[in-house]
Amino acid sequence: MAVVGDLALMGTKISPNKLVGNLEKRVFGFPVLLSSRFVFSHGRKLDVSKSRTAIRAVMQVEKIHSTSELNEGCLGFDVVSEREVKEKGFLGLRKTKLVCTIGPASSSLDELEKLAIAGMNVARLNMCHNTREWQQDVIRKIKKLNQEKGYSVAVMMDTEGNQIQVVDHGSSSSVKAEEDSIWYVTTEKFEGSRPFTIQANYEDFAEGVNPGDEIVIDGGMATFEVIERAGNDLRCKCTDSGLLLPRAKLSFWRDGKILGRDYDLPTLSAKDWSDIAFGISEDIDFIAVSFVKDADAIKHLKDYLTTKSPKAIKVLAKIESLESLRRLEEIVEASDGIMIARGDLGVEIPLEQIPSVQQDITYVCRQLNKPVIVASQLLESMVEYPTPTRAEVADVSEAVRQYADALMLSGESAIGSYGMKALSVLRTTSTRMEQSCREENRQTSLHQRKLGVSLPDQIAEQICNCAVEMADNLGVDAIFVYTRHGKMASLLSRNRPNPPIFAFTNDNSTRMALNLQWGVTPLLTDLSDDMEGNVKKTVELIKGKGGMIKKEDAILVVSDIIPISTAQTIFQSIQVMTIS
Ligand SMILES: Nc1ncnc2c1ncn2[C@@H]1O[C@H](COP(=O)(O)OP(=O)(O)O)[C@@H](O)[C@H]1O
Ligand SMILES: C=C(OP(=O)(O)O)C(=O)O
Repeated sequence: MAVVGDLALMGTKISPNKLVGNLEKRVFGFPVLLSSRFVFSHGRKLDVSKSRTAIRAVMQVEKIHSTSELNEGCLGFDVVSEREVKEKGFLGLRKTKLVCTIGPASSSLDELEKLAIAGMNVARLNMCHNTREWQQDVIRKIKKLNQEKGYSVAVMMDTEGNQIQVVDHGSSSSVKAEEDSIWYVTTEKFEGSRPFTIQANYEDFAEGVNPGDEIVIDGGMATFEVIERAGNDLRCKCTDSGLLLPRAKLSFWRDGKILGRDYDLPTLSAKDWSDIAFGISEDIDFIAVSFVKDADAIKHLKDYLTTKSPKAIKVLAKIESLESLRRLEEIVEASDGIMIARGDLGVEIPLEQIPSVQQDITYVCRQLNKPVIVASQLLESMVEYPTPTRAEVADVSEAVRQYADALMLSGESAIGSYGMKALSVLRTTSTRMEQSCREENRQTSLHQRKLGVSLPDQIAEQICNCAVEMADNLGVDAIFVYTRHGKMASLLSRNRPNPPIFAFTNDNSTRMALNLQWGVTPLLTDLSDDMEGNVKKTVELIKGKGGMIKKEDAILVVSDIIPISTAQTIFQSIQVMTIS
């Protein structure tokens, strides 16, 4: 089952027969039910009486035999994962998820299908651009591909937000600002372009800005010094020449420090709310909220979605401002995931701080069990060129090494001529780095120990931590998890196991949400309350696919499905089975 390269690395892989023999001693006699009221876990008191959950800590090792009556039903394997498992084996599956921004270069049915085949897990629509009709057309094409061709691409809407520090020079391409040239930044509205004039998109944008302050464009593309203020307008001199792109972002600096500016605007604008209503009606899967300042906007949106959306749309917070960094933990806790929007973040903080901030955000997200996307300029040069720079490949590798859940393409796939190639660079680079992380993990399991006891549901957290430790130590071929809302799957993913996680769910929104979760291949299937039946049925269905699972493969199974016989109690279990 494993690819040759992986097998060669699997120094600790044991044969399934040895597995049964080895485990028998450790397994039987393990405590079966927690009977005491309190259990102490890493110093934190756990009130078991308050939990509806019983831990059936039976670590079963069993052999699964064919049962023909379970061959009915179907397994919602998407065609891309199915092909990947058949070609590369369980251990060859890519773990890092890929997000592509869709734009004019990638919006045809043909291009969208090519991206889906090449591994796009989530398609992102930036609501700053294009018309409602265009966006609707793209979303419907993706849904059509999913339904008719068996892909499983989730749709993410990225809100425009109250983005106020934006200037435009009225031309569709970039304009060069030469050193010492004099420019006007005005709030006056006019059509087209005027020489040496850029329009600010917010009336009070010059409020609090003094002569001598600096205007930095797009985090350093060009720099101006403010010479004078005339009403709402600014007269400036270019001190560092560079390109002004359409919709360039700017920041104000004084004495080497950024000027924090509170415009007191709500995070979600009227247009955002209208876009969100549209997104709900088009059955989208994720909403990424721009310019999040605190947890309130996220909580508010989630409450709104609970009442307005028939399905669970996941809300991602974009971290792209100083304010969001200051309140990182509360924002991560409130949201369903995070996007590190390095483009705007690089306008607000010095560029040299981006790598360490990215590492910190990724770490916090993993601790709090929220998926994290690293976004912007990963392969920026590929908007124009067919190969990436070596530094870009190193940046992508570093994000994978930090165990980000997902990587995102922006202009590369939206407007670039080499979107497909860029996606393929992300795919091959992440697969390579994942492989060397696996090698490293075999020598040290430090990455797991770093995860503290930090989540409210300690039982689920501990079950999943232990399950991954077992899976890695035993060198099993795959982890199966049965999950309705995706929680157990995400807790397993949080531990970044070596084997892939197959998450069986009967809820399509869970399946789509898991598209952003590191190492998880979500599968849509019927689930019953009979856990043993679910395991047997899904194994049979996978066997039925042919060429995926083979005799003597070892599978670790985690479940928390309510069994039929004791409807009030959720049994959480870890089992290890070998395929016969
Ligand atoms: N739907 C679209 N229609 C037209 N152009 C788009 C679209 N989406 C993205 N783009 C282009 O791709 C570039 C990168 O996308 P993105 O990072 O989402 O936007 P931005 O740079 O505005 O934050 C944008 O500057 C824009 O030129
Ligand atoms: C992803 C980002 O957001 P947007 O494309 O909306 O600017 C970013 O700033 O990096």
